[in-house]
Amino acid sequence: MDDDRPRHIGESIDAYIRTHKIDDLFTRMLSATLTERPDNAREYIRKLCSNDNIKEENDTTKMMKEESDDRRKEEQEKKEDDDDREESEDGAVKSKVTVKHSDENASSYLNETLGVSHLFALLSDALVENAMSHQDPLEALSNTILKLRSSNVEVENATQKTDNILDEGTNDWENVSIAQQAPARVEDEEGCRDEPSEHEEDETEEEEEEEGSHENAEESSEDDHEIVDIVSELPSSTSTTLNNGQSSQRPAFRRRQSVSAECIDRSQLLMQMKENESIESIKSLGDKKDASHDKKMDDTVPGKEAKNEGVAATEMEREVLLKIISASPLMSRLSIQIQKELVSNLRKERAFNKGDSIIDQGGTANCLYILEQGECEVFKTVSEEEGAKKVNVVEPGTCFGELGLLHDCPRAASVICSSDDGAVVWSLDRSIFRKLVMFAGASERVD
Ligand SMILES: Nc1ncnc2c1ncn2[C@@H]1O[C@@H]2COP(=O)(O)O[C@H]2[C@H]1O
Repeated sequence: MDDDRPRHIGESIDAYIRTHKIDDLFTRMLSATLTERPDNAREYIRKLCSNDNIKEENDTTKMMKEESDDRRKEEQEKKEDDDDREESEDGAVKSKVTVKHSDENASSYLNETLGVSHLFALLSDALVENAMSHQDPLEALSNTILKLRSSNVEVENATQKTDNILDEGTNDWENVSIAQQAPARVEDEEGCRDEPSEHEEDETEEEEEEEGSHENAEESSEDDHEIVDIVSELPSSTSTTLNNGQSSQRPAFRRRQSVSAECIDRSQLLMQMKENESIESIKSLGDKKDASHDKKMDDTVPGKEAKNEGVAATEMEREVLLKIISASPLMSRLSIQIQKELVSNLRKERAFNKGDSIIDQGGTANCLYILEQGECEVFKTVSEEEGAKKVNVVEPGTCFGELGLLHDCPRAASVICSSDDGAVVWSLDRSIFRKLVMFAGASERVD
């Protein structure tokens, strides 16, 4: 790496979440909001965030905790068990929001009055965006809500959308967790995508079917339904944005402003790579690249993505891949079953030689990649004048190409094989990624 950036974007987001205790912050925000049930929840949350007394992280959590403590005590007295609190890894008591099915007021407040999943999805997004610039999370939340108020996104619209999503089962809002809603909702807001493709509609139907069976299985188990454990979902279910120092100028809810939607001029990239002296045999980039591969990898028309058609992993390869996945910040939180499911869906890409492009900046994101062997360099073109700059190195055992899938946006950078011995790369089809990592991952936990 030629700069101080973290090796993997997910690491930085994870670190931000840990440092700022984002999970506590969110849980308490939700607890306080549920407790107070203010008429204007957005304004209420914004005030919580911008109150000078709670600028300090500790004070924040204290205040939010105090606000919800009284109410929680009452609830706890009524409850026989004590499972709305649990010990977190560092020994601190972490609150969880637990609402019974019978609490219809809370249900309707969350879903109809507040559209809470929508709001929290937006807030999660904003926080993850800020993770890369290490801004104060409270400020980021406050700004997001301010932008929300001044943007065209109206509360009514948000609420309406929540209602639509909830149409299928009004009180069954456990299934409307933030993580599950975030991608679809935010895309709607941004107009980032048009109507879902036929393929995606199929996907949605399948997901609904799956949710249905999931519901049945759960009906018989517990009365209490945990609403959200929001931030444990953040790394895998919310969007990430690269920091290019422009975040403060972004219009509300526009992600990845810095990412060019156009494909980058390959000759320019080659020139820059020469200058960087990072890859010698770069001729192959432009000329040798296999056209069918191009088609398969990244240059497909949005919404009409190709399937990855490589070879499935052997038993031995599966073991290696499972280890990689279970160590990946993006996927380590998924249950072992899902991780195995992911592995069985991985396909080995053709061998890449030094100088081969695996991802082209600006291309359509069709796959998540895992680098099993070799090394790749990440090049990013921010402006034509400056050309492509090496911004990162992908090492064996890491995933890349997740940003385009999480955001449903063009590739943020080009990824080029840079090791003399070439690279062994596995790919996971976008639709599987969405189903297993973004959606299924929302309700799964590591066992
Ligand atoms: N600094 C970086 N900027 C952009 N992309 C990066 C960076 N470091 C690693 N990458 C990876 O490069 C990938 C390019 O495609 P994606 O935008 O889908 O996802 C991106 C990340 O996985």
